[in-house]
Amino acid sequence: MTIGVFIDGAAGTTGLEIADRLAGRSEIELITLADADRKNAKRRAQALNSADFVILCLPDDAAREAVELTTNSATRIIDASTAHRVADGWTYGFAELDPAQAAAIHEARLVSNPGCWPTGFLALVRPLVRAGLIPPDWGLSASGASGYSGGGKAMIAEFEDGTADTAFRAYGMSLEHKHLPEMQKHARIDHAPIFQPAVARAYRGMLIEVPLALHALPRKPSVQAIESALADAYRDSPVVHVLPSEGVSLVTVEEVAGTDRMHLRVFGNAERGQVRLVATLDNLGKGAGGAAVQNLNIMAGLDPTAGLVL
Ligand SMILES: NC(=O)C1=CN([C@@H]2O[C@H](COP(=O)(O)OP(=O)(O)OC[C@H]3O[C@@H](n4cnc5c(N)ncnc54)[C@H](OP(=O)(O)O)[C@@H]3O)[C@@H](O)[C@H]2O)C=CC1
Ligand SMILES: CC(=O)N[C@@H](CCC(=O)OP(=O)(O)O)C(=O)O
Repeated sequence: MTIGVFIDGAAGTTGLEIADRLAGRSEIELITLADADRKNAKRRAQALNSADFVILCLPDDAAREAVELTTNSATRIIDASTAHRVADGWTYGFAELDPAQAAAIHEARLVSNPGCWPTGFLALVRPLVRAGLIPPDWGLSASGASGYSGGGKAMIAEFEDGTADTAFRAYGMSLEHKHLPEMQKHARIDHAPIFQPAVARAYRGMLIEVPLALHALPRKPSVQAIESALADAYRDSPVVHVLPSEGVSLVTVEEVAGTDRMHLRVFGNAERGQVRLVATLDNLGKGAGGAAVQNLNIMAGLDPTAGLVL
């Protein structure tokens, strides 16, 4: 049996990545629109309502419109945009976030694909909150650098046509980044982190880090306790790997670029009672397209890693 999949926004950066991962899979039939029709609401509605699964790779407003256009209650939706990540009625599509999350995704009709920055932040923080090592009211911060494809076609053009004349730039200076509600809600913390994102002159890949003053935390956990909590959380995951930090003195934005893996490491100094939690992923892999394909597999009851680059 084949399943019909329509990617709305298939000509965009994320849509193309997902189409690449689905190409050649005999169990999937891609429903496509001619280039002239890809923004025609009537044609999109026909495709949306004829598909078993729809993957929205659109700006937020167009994603909301696509959900309204989908009147067939049998059509299941994965939204890669920010529009529904904290919305009622949507299941958060991060299979590794909690032991029961993959089962919830399997059952869901509406799944929101996580943001790229939240994917790294939540992978590092959620298990430590769950284990009681970080109290929910703790003041957290997160920093990092993303490849410029994270900004879609517009930012790719900016970096490739010479408009962005920089190797590295910080942004999010209003402390109001669009991913903050998602980070707060799904980490189950009381306050959004102080978030310091940057974009680097690399096409794809990203690095996110969260510093922790262990000596100040109520339970004063050891470096080993932090590492063990993360290792336990992802022990069986083929996608998220907790790696040793011993002997590692540099981590690059490109570390897992071109793959759908995520690497987590705990760099600690026991004498100082400090750690740097570091995640690397590909903004277009586990940060977008890889996660969407993983969610499709899980929803459809297929091998969860089919089509992924691991
Ligand atoms: N890039 C990334 O790393 C990540 C992106 N995402 C999310 O995925 C979504 C898509 O992002 P991205 O692929 O980067 O963006 P792009 O700008 O590269 O692609 C968006 C695509 O949507 C098309 N589009 C816009 N409006 C409509 C409409 N009304 N009907 C049909 N198609 C439309 C655009 O058309 P046109 O080609 O004509 O402009 C474009 O092809 C966004 O919500 C983004 O936040 C999520 C995680 C990471
Ligand atoms: C480098 C860059 O600008 N990255 C984007 C995030 C990527 C993205 O499109 O966000 P979603 O994951 O929510 O879709 C940003 O910080 O707004």
